Amino acid sequence: MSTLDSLPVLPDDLGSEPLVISPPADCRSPGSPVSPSQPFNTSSNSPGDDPEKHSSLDDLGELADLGELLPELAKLGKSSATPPEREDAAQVELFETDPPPWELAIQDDVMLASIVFARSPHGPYDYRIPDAMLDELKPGMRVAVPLGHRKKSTPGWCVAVKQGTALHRKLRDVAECLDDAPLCDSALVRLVMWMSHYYQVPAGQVFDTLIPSSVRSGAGTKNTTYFTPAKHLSDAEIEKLPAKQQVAMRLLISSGRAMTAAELAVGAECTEDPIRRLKKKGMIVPEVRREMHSGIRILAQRNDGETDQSHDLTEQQSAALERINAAVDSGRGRTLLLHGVTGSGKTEVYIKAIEHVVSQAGSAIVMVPEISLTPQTRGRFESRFESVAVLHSQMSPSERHFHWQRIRRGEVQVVIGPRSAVFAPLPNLGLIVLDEEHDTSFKQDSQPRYHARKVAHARAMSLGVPLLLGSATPSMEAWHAAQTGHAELISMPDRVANRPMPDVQLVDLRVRDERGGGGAISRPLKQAVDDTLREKGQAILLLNRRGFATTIQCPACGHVVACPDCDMPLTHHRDGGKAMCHYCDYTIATPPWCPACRFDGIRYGGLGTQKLEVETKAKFPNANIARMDSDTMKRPGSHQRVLSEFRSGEIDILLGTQMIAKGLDFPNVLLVGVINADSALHFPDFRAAERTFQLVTQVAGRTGRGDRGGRVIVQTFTPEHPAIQAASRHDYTRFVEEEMVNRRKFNYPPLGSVARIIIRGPIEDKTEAVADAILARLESARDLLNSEVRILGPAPPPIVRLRGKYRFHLLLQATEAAVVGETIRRALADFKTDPKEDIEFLIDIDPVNLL
Ligand SMILES: Nc1ncnc2c1ncn2[C@@H]1O[C@H](COP(=O)(O)OP(=O)(O)OP(=O)(O)O)[C@@H](O)[C@H]1O
Ligand SMILES: [Zn+2]
Repeated sequence: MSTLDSLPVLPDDLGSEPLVISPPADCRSPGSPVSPSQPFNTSSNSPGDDPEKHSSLDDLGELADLGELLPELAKLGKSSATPPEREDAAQVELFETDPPPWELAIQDDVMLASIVFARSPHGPYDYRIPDAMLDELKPGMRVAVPLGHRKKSTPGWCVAVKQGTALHRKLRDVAECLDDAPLCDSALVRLVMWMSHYYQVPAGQVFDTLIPSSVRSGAGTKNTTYFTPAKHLSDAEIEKLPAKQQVAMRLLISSGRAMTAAELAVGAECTEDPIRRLKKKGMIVPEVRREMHSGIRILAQRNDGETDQSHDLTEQQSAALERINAAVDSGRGRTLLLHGVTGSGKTEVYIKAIEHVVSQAGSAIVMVPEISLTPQTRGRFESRFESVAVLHSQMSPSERHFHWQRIRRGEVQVVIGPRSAVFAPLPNLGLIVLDEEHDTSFKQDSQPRYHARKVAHARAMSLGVPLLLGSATPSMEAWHAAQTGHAELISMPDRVANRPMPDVQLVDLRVRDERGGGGAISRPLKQAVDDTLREKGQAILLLNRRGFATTIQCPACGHVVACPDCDMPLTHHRDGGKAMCHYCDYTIATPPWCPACRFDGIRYGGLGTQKLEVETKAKFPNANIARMDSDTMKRPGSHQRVLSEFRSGEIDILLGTQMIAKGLDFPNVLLVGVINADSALHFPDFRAAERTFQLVTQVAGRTGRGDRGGRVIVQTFTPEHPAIQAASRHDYTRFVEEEMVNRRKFNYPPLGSVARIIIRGPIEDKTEAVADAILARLESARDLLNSEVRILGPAPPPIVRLRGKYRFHLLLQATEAAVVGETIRRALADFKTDPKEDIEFLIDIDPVNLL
């Protein structure tokens, strides 16, 4: 059904084309007593109409298809959207017959606002804009409108302002504008509408994701009253005033700006009483403004003590920079993939590229997996740019709001943050960087389940700015995009300063001799740590399981202590003797005997970081050891503290979960040990090999970053596995090429597109029945569309029960994302479950998590 290939190349003026998304078929305007069924939306090819016409935005596909977003959008803009500037033409098309003259006369009078809501019903619905509001109301603002029979008006988001006809005079009025200025500019409104369509989430909910709640609620602001002199005051009138009032009045006039009562009182050296009197006489006019508190505590932002300077670029860095700068200068939207091995100096390239953008009065977004984990990255940017806004999870609401306002006012050159930074409202955005683009944290796992890479791509392309993806281990999606001409590949195959890649030694845990006398640290690893400590170097040990023991099992009856809500084994945590569910945080005191048969001698099996810490302390009694996982890193600033101690050399061995595998750059790390490389390998997920390769390569890359070299020891039960073999040789290309063959067999992403529907509810068979009903609908939608979508399931996912809910899932798969999206949209647009049964279904487009 796609005509993508034959589509014209994107016109450069895409930026001015609005995205209009068709409303559902049954969309009637509750704002309207007349309810002409969407008469003004020329795109009302509602589901059920011509399927050909409907291959709209969801034709985007996975990353590879993203290059085709543009023609698609352009097509959409031409065929179905109604750009405001072309409203007249659209209207004529719409009401095929010429309107009678009396309608023509008043046609100009009616302006409409299209409103969406975060809660059901989601809209969009049209409302009349009262004359008094005409200048004020713009897309991207919040409004209050009457909705159905509700007594109070309902808050919603304005997504479009357009001209109506006499027919629309009977629509209900927008009751109130809730913002003074739009919270989203028109480009961001378009992005919202695209996300809403692609991810199948109501636009109102996307707005609530885009605009932080701290901004919506005005966190950290207060109302302040300012005074200005009344108009037409004569000198004579002022002279008649009592002395103090006169002084205050003259001060206010001469200052030429609005002043608060307190400011005036100080300036005129009087109490506030004369000012009150002036106000009473109407000689000064109050105006209430909402302002930031002056006392917002902005957490001191420090790096971890690194003193990094600007570098003279290596040849590879210069070549990379040149290509990125050329992309910036081209003024076109395009994707660049910077594939640079660990330690190749990608950060320096980002910084120099952004310096180029900033020199042209532009600004940039840099997304990183988790900024609190990389105080170093933050420090590097902060020392090189005048104004950097760092967004992170530990910010207070008022702090977040404060930064958001600075960003929007154009006072910020670089925004650094996690995936949500993709929405930063920078006015002159010139470049978007996604560092460690392969990282799974870029996908949000709650509604809307967006991927920052995809959203960044949509934003960059619609603005005509480059998107720069960077990684030592690019995702299969990014790699495929580069292979198929949708992204430009820039390679930096060598480390800076001619540093070699570290040697990787595999330790086969199946060999008893290698394992050493029990415990998690094998004989060769023990030896290597000893050598490292002797040489006054530092070591990193990776184990991707937190807690002490990952199973608690009775040796007598075999009972495994599990979460009553999730059916998953509980993990024993030594601190406080707790048994915890890592899926829902259910916690009990670890039972001293078997809860099933009362046998006194329950066993802790499986290995977590706490147990590894105990063993490491025992094996290396003279070393200073720190553990880094989400249990030890709960307090704000704890990462920074541990990492500074590691940098300064106070800590000899840093052990932890994948947190320590990311982006750290410490020259004195001479050894990295991977305790169990197989931990992610046997997950029931087609990306298991990719994850394993990435994790091992990334953590291995933490060593050999100084002048003293480095080595890596990888413990594994499957040393022959291609992912582990490739990681041990730093051979990315070999890995992707082999892995691509596997993906091709089943048309898995990036070669095909996948969506997942999760159905969950408290009663197993009722939940399954809903899943079956969904399957039936999907099948008939597929047949109707005559599309080649493979539907798998419904089946119980690996986590069968979560937080007390039974789960089933369905996977949809096709070569094109558009087909998958449209099949789901057709099948489920009007599907409702019985609220009494408490069964929900979730749509996850391009899932990264299949558990
Ligand atoms: N041209 C250069 N000459 C010398 N040192 C450099 C140069 N460019 C960067 N460096 C240094 O090299 C180190 C590695 O750089 P950086 O942390 O950016 O690597 P990276 O490519 O991001 O690696 P990773 O993917 O492992 O995070 C840093 O300490 C940085 O200061
Ligand atoms: Zn649980």
